[in-house]
Amino acid sequence: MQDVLNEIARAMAAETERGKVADYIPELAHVDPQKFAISLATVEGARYSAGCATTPFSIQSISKVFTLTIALGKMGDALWSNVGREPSGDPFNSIVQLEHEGGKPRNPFINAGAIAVVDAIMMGHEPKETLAELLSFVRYIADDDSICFDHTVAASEMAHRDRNASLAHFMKAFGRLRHDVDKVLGTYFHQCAIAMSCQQLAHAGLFLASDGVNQPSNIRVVSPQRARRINSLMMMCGHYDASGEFAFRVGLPGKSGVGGGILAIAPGQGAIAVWSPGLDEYGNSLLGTKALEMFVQRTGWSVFGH
Ligand SMILES: NC(=O)CC[C@H](N)C(=O)O
Repeated sequence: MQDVLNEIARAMAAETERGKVADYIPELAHVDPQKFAISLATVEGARYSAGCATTPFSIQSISKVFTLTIALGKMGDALWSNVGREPSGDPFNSIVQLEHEGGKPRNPFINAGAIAVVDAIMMGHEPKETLAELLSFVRYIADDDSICFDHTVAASEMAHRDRNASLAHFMKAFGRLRHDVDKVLGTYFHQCAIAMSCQQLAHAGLFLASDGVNQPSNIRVVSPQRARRINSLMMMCGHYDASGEFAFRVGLPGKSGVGGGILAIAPGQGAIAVWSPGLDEYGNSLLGTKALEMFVQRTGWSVFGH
């Protein structure tokens, strides 16, 4: 397996077309597009990495998997009265469906949906309490207490929040958000600004590959049914309006972020994290997707076989 990851890292280093680093969050525009990392954590406890797999990066929308997990833990199926679970077919920051659909976002992974999930988690608490809970959950599933928020990235997003603020205010006008919009946004931006390395991310995602059980601690994080459902949502909605393309090429539940990371889950096998900061036109990592496509071709770990 180490040979497979080395081969992928070598192939990605040779790529000249690397996509475009996100610059609508100015702080992310400084990241070096040459960076590449891949890590695999298997359900049997093996760990493999290639590239700069211990370098932390902004996980951005990958964090939506963790907040969804927390929200389902707190309120179970009641969450679905305010958030849908269908692919949107629209860009991650689109507002268009909200108007026709009563302010209810299509799924928890588009920005509107993730903002509604954060509002659901807050339950009357202040942002710092919600963020402390989120950080301790992420540190627990990654088994690493060094994981932190990048406050500079969060501040950069807050300063350029017009688009996300529009989504939040629009939902609030439909009675979908309970808390003050700026508090919800501040919480959401910090969530997106969690910094993690590929090694940490692969470890954190492992419970989704092993029917909801954290490894190697063997402690249950979610039920097998919930793990299956989160994986289904990642497969259907994790790459926004390119989710069909990702399923076609990779065939694994996956969640991307505009920091250039992707967390992919191979149920029963392991969790794979990749990072390459350059994005495609849909805001998903260009080489991250390519690397995962190569990975499933070599391993046959796609849920649809070789
Ligand atoms: N796709 C993403 O990673 C988007 C997350 C980013 N924080 C935003 O709200 O725009």
